Amino acid sequence: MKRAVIELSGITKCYGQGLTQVTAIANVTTTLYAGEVVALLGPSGSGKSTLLMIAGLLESPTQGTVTINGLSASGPDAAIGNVRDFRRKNIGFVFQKPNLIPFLTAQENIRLAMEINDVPAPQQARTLADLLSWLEIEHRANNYPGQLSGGEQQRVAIARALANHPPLLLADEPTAALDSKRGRQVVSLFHNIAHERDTAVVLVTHDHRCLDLVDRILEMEDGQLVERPMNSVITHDKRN
Ligand SMILES: Nc1ncnc2c1ncn2[C@@H]1O[C@H](COP(=O)(O)OP(=O)(O)OP(=O)(O)O)[C@@H](O)[C@H]1O
Repeated sequence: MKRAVIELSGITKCYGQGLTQVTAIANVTTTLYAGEVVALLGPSGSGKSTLLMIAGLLESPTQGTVTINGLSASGPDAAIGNVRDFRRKNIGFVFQKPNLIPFLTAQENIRLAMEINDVPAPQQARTLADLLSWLEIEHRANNYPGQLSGGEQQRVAIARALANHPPLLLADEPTAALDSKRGRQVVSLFHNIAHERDTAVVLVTHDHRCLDLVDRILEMEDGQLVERPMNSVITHDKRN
């Protein structure tokens, strides 16, 4: 049976007030499940990043509720306690820019995420070895970000996002700075993360060439969320 990881119910987000008010998200309700990659499409300004920020508990909705792993994040039924702690342990983020700390090596960048969560050293070592191997970056473990290619940096950022085994991974245009081959490798990695680690992955993207690697497609249109059939968008030539 499908297990809900995040439930968004009646989410509305307005910015500003009066005549300058913008409704970025209008009454969005959806559920994302463990083990699936969901692509979030939509034109610029349609509300994708805002929805991702709300799902990641980085922004509060003007109306509506966010429930993660059955725990309500806000309102009178709020059950998650300290939002910052909860976010660190349960939600991984990957952005367009890897945002690695330049004076830490690849493995130190990944370890830092676990140190902040007080993960015991032996467990840190095991997770680190597992992630470096799984993401095929062992040979780059002692390199600094400036010594890595864009694709390698993004894999380190993905490893860092996964270091605390979050049930939810949110990625905002993670392939935008990569060429199409590397972009496809990253989306393929998200596919494996969802399917092998039972993670719910949300991927905001403008790149229609990787959509054959996702499980569901949602599209924002002027703040409204629409589910698209998988065969409704033109996908990539799989030879590339
Ligand atoms: N902090 C803010 N203050 C005011 N308006 C905002 C703010 N953040 C977003 N908006 C507005 O909300 C709407 C949705 O923005 P959002 O960034 O979510 O869109 P998007 O689909 O992610 O766009 P893009 O693809 O260009 O990144 C836009 O009209 C934007 O101008």
